[in-house]
Amino acid sequence: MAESSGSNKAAERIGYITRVQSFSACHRLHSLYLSDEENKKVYGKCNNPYGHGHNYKVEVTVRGKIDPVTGMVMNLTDLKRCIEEVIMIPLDHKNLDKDVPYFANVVSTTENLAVYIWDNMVKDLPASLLYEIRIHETDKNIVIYRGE
Ligand SMILES: Nc1nc2c(c(=O)[nH]1)N=C([C@H](O)[C@H](O)COP(=O)(O)OP(=O)(O)OP(=O)(O)O)CN2
Ligand SMILES: [Zn+2]
Repeated sequence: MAESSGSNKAAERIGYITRVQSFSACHRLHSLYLSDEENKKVYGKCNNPYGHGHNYKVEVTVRGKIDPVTGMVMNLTDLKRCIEEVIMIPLDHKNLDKDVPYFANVVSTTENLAVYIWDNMVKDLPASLLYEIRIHETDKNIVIYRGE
């Protein structure tokens, strides 16, 4: 097998790994900063006071050096644990607006859900590894957040 050429110090290789996790939750798009009329106008059917549900699919991507000893950017088993803590336990089978304090006064759009997941995941992962949160709210609606 051909040996890779180069100095005896192996070049640093950067990898991206992604774990996918689905969860179900309901919500209502309603802003506290708009009147009821304005909410109906802005959010339409999604402002229905009884809410609606989604089977969200989240893709969590981390970026980092491929460890020359373990061959891993990070252990996907550790990422799985982090996803369980940050996504499944607080969000799965919940009403985002009523069960998740963060959304008491933040509209539960998919953009804000991605920010919520990012802010909580970045605290739980090794520094600067988190690269992207990608959320499929429906088959047609996808939101990407990279911490900007
Ligand atoms: N910028 C955003 N716009 C909308 C969001 C959002 O999170 N960010 N969310 C919604 C609603 O939650 C809604 O449930 C999703 O829209 P919906 O019309 O139900 O889903 P589709 O677009 O996939 O439906 P189709 O009718 O099949 O196109 C709305 N807007
Ligand atoms: Zn919705």
